[in-house]
Amino acid sequence: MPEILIIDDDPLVAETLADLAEDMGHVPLRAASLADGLAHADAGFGDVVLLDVMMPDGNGLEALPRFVASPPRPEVIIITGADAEQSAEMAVRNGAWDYITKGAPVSAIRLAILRALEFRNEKLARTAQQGRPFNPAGLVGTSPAFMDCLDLVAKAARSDVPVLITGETGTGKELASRAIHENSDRAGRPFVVVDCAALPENLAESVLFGHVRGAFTGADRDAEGLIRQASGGTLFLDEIGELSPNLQKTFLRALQERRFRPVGGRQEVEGDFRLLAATNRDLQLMVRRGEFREDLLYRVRSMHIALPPLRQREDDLRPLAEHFVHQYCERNNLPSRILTQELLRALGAQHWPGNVRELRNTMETMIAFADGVRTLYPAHLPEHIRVRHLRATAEGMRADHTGHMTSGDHAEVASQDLPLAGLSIPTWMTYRDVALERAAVDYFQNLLAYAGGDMVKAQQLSGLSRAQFYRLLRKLR
Ligand SMILES: Nc1ncnc2c1ncn2[C@@H]1O[C@H](COP(=O)(O)OP(=O)(O)OP(=O)(O)O)[C@@H](O)[C@H]1O
Repeated sequence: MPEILIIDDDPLVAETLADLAEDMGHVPLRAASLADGLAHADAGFGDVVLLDVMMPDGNGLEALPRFVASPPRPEVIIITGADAEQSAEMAVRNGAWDYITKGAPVSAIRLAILRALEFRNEKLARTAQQGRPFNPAGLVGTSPAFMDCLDLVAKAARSDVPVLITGETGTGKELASRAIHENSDRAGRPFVVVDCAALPENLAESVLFGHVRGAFTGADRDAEGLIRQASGGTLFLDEIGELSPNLQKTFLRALQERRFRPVGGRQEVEGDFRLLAATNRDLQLMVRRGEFREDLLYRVRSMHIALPPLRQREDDLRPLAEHFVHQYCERNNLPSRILTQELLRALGAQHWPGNVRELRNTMETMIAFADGVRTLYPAHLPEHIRVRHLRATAEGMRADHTGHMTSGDHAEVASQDLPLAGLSIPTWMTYRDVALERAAVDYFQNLLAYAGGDMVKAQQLSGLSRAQFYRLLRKLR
């Protein structure tokens, strides 16, 4: 029976919708908060989600991408007040199936649910024809660049060819490899990770191919090796660019012949594994420099997935940040947190050299340090990121002030002048801390420019003691 997840904090509305769903022969489930609703969706409940916009713990439209990406991939119908129609239309463009204004006749709601389920059935039938549905296996993101990569991951899962996944550190290469494995015919069999950068030179062959008893001093029994452990499953070579020339040669042979000889062994053994490899290095360049075998590169790159850095997929920031916050709170039994627009803007202004891993650490650090605080502002960001952000904002504003402004720009700058301007009002202490920090960044930039980089002169001009001066400078840097 189709499942209808009703997310509305108004008990009367929720009950009416639940009665209607039941009346239509569906299974209703009610949630009075976004957090509860997401927990149900993440647990796999819901063919259709009826989602209210104004919820006690946040805005339903902002949570929309997480519902759309949740495991049942439900059709979401937004339930909105008459004055929010415009944003609901926007939501439909962003993946919601439909929207209904509050107070619409029951027949209109019935029709919307009916149509959503018809559409869903067709969609599922189409997917079934193409094979089993794709499980994103923890991969979160909605940007076009990321969706293209997901398509490739799904395609890779339907085949058994070697795949090379490239991308900067922390872009999700290992996670994508796991998703390929989980969605492939080899799911349920081992997924074995080999960190090529950590293979000890003298033992690398035995770690990979195994050894027989007595093959070398200390080999007091047979060892299987990682390749045999991956038998029937997937072998993931992480940092493949770090394989030594010797191992590249031996491994290429194992890959071509599907057979190899354990160290000290007389007989060859069979290796039935699917190869996935990842690197953040430019293997083509390494080939030109003679550091990587060309024949091995062609072997492992039957298919290539290039994961873009986080700074090139702006649309992923919000769902990822919310995903990590939700995951962390759930794991630590904490109430969920609300991310303010100002915080999301501050996250969007970062360069993220450590990509998704850095974002994850940032969100977790924020929750851990903003002890018990339910609403997160830029002031809760780890210090080094906050200073980077304040500096960028200050630079942006300086550029605005020196550039040519139209009268419209003045209003824009005036609102940006408030470091925490946005949808919600921060506490005075938070506002004051951020404003003070920004003033300090500004002051020090001007001071150092005035002193021509002469630190002694700058310290004297500042009127601060040497210790205070350098402490503050270190903090701002
Ligand atoms: N699209 C994503 N959705 C959810 N989590 C992600 C995503 N991409 C990366 N992560 C998370 O970011 C962290 C780093 O991911 P992963 O280890 O897969 O990156 P990597 O590219 O293999 O990094 P490295 O090159 O440093 O080994 C992990 O905690 C992973 O769960």
